Amino acid sequence: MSMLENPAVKYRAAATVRLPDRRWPDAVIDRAPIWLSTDLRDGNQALIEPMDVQRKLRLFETLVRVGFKEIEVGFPSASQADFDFVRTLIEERLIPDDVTIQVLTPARAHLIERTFESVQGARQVIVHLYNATAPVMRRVVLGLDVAGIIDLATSHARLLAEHAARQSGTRWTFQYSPEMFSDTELEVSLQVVDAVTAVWNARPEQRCIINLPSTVEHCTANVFADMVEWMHRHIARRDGVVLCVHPHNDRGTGTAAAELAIMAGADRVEGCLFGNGERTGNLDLVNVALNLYTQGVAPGLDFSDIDELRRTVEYCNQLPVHPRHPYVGDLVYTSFSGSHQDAIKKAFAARREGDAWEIPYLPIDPKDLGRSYEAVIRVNSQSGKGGISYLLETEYGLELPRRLQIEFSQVVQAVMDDSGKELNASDIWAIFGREYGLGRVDDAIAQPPCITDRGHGQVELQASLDGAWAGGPAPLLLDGIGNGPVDAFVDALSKATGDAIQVLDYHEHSIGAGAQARAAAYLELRVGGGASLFGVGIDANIATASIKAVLSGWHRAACSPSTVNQQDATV
Ligand SMILES: CC(=O)SCCNC(=O)CCNC(=O)[C@H](O)C(C)(C)COP(=O)(O)OP(=O)(O)OC[C@H]1O[C@@H](n2cnc3c(N)ncnc32)[C@H](O)[C@@H]1OP(=O)(O)O
Ligand SMILES: CC(C)C(=O)C(=O)O
Repeated sequence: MSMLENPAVKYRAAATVRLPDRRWPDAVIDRAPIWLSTDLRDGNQALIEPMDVQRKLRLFETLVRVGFKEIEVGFPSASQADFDFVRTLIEERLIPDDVTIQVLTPARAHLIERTFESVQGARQVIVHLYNATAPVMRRVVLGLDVAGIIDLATSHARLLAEHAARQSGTRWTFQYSPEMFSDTELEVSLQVVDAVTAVWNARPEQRCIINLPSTVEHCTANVFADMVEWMHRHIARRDGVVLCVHPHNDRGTGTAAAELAIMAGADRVEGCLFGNGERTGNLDLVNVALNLYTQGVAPGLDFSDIDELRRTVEYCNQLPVHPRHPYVGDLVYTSFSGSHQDAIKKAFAARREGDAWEIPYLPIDPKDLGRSYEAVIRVNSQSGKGGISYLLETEYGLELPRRLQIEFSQVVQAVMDDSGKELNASDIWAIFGREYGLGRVDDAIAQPPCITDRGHGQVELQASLDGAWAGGPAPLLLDGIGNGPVDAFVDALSKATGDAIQVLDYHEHSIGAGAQARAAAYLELRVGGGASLFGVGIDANIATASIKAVLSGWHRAACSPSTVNQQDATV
């Protein structure tokens, strides 16, 4: 069996909705919906190994800390473990006053009874009743027609009200889900829902929740939005109803479906952290909340330490979160490619305190979620000068001039071509030190330069270089005159070696501040009529840093011609 040439013989397109005056396309989400976490119920029922009480408690506490005010804590009639967990929350007074727990029950009398038993003594509870309404479920699973489905829903809605009346110490909210709403004819969903809200006498002082699940996501997000808007406009007792959606992610568009549903009139959304849940998962609540945040809308949920949250979720679910997962994956703030790195580096440099966030390739400031900028740029064979120099700048304080960035990126590229491996900041620093002889030039100056003022803006510089370093047995004595120490040193080195050295460009800056500050000097040289190349010197003294830079460049020209600039034509 393989894929069909004509899938239409097997699969039907989802029905569309006649809604020519649909309003949701023009809506803008300007406030957060009510959030319901179903991690401990829908998320839990999808796990290979459902959470034990200790894991459930840890996740419950985490959800409370993040800021969820409504949390579906289980399906208490499903198992003793679920029942006991709900009892633990209540008996050990673990539910904060401003948090409401929700429990799910199917429309079956003995399971409803057990559900109410599980929440005895709770301050406030949402009891969530569901039954399937879709044609296939009516036909194949329940053997009921539409009237039978309405009767099933209303008779059990009534049971909820009766149980609640017997447990009057609790503040009750009722919720009803026509399960598989997205596969149910809209008129049927409407009839069932209206019948249920009539039983519950839904009104503004006693609102109930009507939850519209895309139990299995079968249609595009715009069609789901049409369905939600249609319900929003047609349901009876709308002001007594909190309209909720419960998207799944079978088509990979759960987030889009939720966002468009909010635009279409939904007041509340149900989902799980990082999209855990049945099959491809429930709606990812973090994704929707942070999408709002990046539009300037406060989500009312706090993800300031998103990595810690991920670790907790991974521990509780015993499932990993993908490295590319929106907002939280290990790699989502990382650019490997050169042009992206270049733009990020320039945008960070241009950014001023208080500016609106406008960093290319970074839709959110990682620091808002407790991430550092460390991982923003990582260097591999797809990277360019921007990323390499960004790492040297952020980790080692070096601000390489543009032409040096270009020169050095070719050195790094050659290493990468050999190894094919990613290089981290310390690898790049080691290559930089080796290429520009940062340690070696420190040993080269056998006798520190002696500088004498000769008047008329001229100085004389005398020094001696270590013989082995200069390529001969004896120390190389230097004596030169110039209009400053660098000029005099270049003159001295040119005379002693016979290489005409020309300084083409000069940059310097300090690294750090106070007593620990050092100077970095970058000199672009031409040695003996060859191609231009850079020398780099770092020292506590700016004149010494420049002299080291001359030595670095001269030594590179003399000893490693392969690194001499080959990109003159491309700069
Ligand atoms: C889309 C969702 O996520 S809905 C939530 C789904 N979550 C879960 O199912 C997790 C917890 N569930 C469970 O642990 C179990 O299913 C239980 C304990 C609730 C029920 O277990 P069982 O009584 O063995 O039933 P089972 O799991 O086989 O469920 C199917 C039965 O329920 C019946 N059923 C389902 N909904 C209804 C309903 N509203 N009214 C009457 N019967 C129903 C089905 O027709 C089927 O009956 P059958 O065995 O006579 O054919
Ligand atoms: C019970 C309902 C809300 C559900 O989980 C679903 O339809 O996915």
